[in-house]
Amino acid sequence: MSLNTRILTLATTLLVVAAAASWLAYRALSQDIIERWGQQVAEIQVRYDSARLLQSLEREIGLARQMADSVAIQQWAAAPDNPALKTAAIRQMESFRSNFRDNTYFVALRKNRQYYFNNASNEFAGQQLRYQLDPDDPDDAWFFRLIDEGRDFHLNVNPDEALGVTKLWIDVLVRDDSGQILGMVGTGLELDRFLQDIVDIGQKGITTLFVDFNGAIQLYRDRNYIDFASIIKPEGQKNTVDLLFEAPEDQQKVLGMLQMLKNRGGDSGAVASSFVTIDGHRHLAGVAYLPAIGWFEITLLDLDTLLPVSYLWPLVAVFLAALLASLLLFHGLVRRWVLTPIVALERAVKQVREGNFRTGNLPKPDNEIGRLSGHFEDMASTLQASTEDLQAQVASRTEELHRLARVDALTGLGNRRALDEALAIEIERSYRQGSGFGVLWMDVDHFKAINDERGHQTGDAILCDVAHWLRACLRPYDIAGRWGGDEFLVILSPCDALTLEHTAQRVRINIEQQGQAMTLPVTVSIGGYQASAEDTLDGVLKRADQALYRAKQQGRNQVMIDSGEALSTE
Ligand SMILES: Nc1nc2c(ncn2[C@@H]2O[C@H](COP(=O)(O)OP(=O)(O)OP(=O)(O)O)[C@@H](O)[C@H]2O)c(=O)[nH]1
Repeated sequence: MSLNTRILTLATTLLVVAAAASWLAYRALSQDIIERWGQQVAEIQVRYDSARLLQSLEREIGLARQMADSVAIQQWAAAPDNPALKTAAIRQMESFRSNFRDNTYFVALRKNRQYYFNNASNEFAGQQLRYQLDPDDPDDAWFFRLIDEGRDFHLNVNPDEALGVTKLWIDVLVRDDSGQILGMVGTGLELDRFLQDIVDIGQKGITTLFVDFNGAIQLYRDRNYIDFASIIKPEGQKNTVDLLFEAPEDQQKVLGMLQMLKNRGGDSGAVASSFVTIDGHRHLAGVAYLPAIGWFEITLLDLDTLLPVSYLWPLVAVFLAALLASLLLFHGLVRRWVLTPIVALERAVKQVREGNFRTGNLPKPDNEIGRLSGHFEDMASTLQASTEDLQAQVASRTEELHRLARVDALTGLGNRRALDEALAIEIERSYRQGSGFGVLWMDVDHFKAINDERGHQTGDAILCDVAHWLRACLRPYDIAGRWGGDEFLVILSPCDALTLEHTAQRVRINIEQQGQAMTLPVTVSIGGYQASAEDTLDGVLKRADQALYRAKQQGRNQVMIDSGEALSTE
């Protein structure tokens, strides 16, 4: 696997690992943030909702208490059959009616069990007595229960079948100076409007409900859950708050919070919160106890709606983009600083290995690899210089060897190989150009005797002299060589029969004279042949050799020329 692939794989693995770790950390952190935030929001919300309810009820409760404290009403309640007291009381009641928010009041007298009521449209003016309370009628049981329990103040959500209304009733006991209960007064707030104003306020993801001291649901957006007239219901038949939660542990949690706040009594501002699940969604349930009305306020925050995890996705996207950009940058830098120089260096090494020293300009980052590339370039140029030097030396030696291989070591003339090559070239040229050339074959006369008489070394010296004298008689471009032993060959080109013969004679005479000058009995016999374009190498040599033979036959120190036609002798 290449370094590039390895680095990419490593960087990608790091990216995936970092992304996975970050995702897990993000999940845990975002969950933690949501929980902390949610808890605070739940507590703020629950206080806010509680304050809203209390603010809206405070005045009504105060008015109801004032009504219960009304002397006129108390006197009448103590003597309900007194028409004058009744008239005064009703006047008083009507004045309270105009002050209550819903312009509604009720008065229930303990003594004669009469129930008085009037509404905003003053529907029952002069007929405020609506009905008689019956202790055996379950619809009236609330009245007798509250008196039995002696609860001075009570909030009750209850439909009044006789009046055809469903209201949030504010019930306040009327007592005389001795504390004797004379009856009950209060007002009723129209339930639907109240729910709309206080409970079902349309904040997405936030649900508000109110439960009484026993956990029975009193105000909730879904009327089906409201525990109407819960005061008269036995325990176990009430619509309690735990019905909203599917999981038993959530039910326990919420009931536990109610109990805990109950135990802390009127500790105002005490709030509890906990996570619960409703319809498969995680909610934060915030609970506050409202000692003023003896109810609990419960706020349910749907975290998925209020703070969906998707809100934080841009954060994840930015993180991943930054991670990816870092990876690309990392890869880009590694590529620039390491990979590209290494690949270039590898290519250069390969080139040098193949004998190409022109490595070009290698990238040289300012690091170890850059320095390595620099050293490599220096090494390549040194190697190139030494290789070129070596090649030059080899060429020169080869040329020298080539030359030496074609030189006769004794005489310095060309040797048999040089003559062979020269003859072959001449035959080729002659054939190509259609022109002939001349060949002289020369042999020293009685050389064996010279050797024998004067010694081999003198023989060698004579051979050298003969070569020298021969060369002196030739044109610069004529080729002379030692064929072997005491035999010499001369190639004359261009040449004709006459020139051939003259040259042969000149050579023969010069050698004879030079020998005489040195008191050496040195003569040579020469056979010449004027070759034509059609002649072969063997043919030329054979004809020259035959001519030489004839020269020897003629008594030596002779020239015999074979002009290709007739032989001439001298
Ligand atoms: N000193 C010396 N002698 C050589 C060399 N090469 C050959 N010879 C001798 O040269 C002689 C050549 O003799 P031949 O050409 O056969 O006969 P010749 O005595 O010259 O008689 P003809 O050629 O018939 O006149 C031999 O005795 C060889 O040993 C050499 O390099 N140096």
